Amino acid sequence: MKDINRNKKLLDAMASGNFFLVGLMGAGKTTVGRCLAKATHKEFYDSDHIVEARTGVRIPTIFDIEGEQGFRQRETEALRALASQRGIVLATGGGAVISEENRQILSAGGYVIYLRASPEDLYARTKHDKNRPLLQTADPLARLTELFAIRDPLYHAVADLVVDTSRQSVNSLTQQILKILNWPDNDHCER
Ligand SMILES: Nc1ncnc2c1ncn2[C@@H]1O[C@H](COP(=O)(O)OP(=O)(O)O)[C@@H](O)[C@H]1O
Ligand SMILES: O=C(O)C1=C[C@@H](OP(=O)(O)O)[C@@H](O)[C@H](O)C1
Ligand SMILES: [Mg+2]
Repeated sequence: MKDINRNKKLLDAMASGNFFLVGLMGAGKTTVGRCLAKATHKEFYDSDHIVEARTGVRIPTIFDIEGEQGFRQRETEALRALASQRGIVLATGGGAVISEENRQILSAGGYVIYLRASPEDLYARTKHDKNRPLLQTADPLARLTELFAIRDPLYHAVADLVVDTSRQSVNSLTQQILKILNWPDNDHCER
């Protein structure tokens, strides 16, 4: 039953529906998502960018003023609005799977791809970035390891497809995803 639903979701996503990318900070949701959207001729959205555009400030400022809880509320509103669209590739924020409500929104609205990476790879990709409030700690690798333990099962629970992103460039990862999906034309993403 699960496989039949998954195939139905994939066919719908490939026609005029949606692909959603989930995974931890640094998994490549934003960069791979942009590439995948180009290659599939779909519109690219990032829920973090929508939250920032609607709020008028960057994510660290939202965390400072409203706390993580305030950000999560805004994130859920953005996800609900985005998932009701058609023909999009959506990069979610790493914490989008924490709430059951969000997982249902994602699961019902599109084909969900989990970009999986080790905490070490995630750390290497995010260590110079200051825009991820959850990683502004004395030991970001330990934080990523903790978050991986909590969230990996949640990403798996919502995912229709899991892709290992270690030792792969963004372009080859996008090509690999297109191949797994049997995407008919092999459009490249010029990055
Ligand atoms: N597969 C990959 N290999 C190497 N670097 C990557 C890969 N995926 C993403 N990156 C790099 O890691 C950083 C974080 O990527 P990003 O797309 O912002 O992740 P996310 O949106 O999942 O947090 C960016 O500098 C990006 O270019
Ligand atoms: O993992 C998280 O809880 C978060 C991930 C971030 O997005 P990226 O996964 O794109 O970095 C952003 O939504 C926010 O800083 C919280
Ligand atoms: Mg991102």
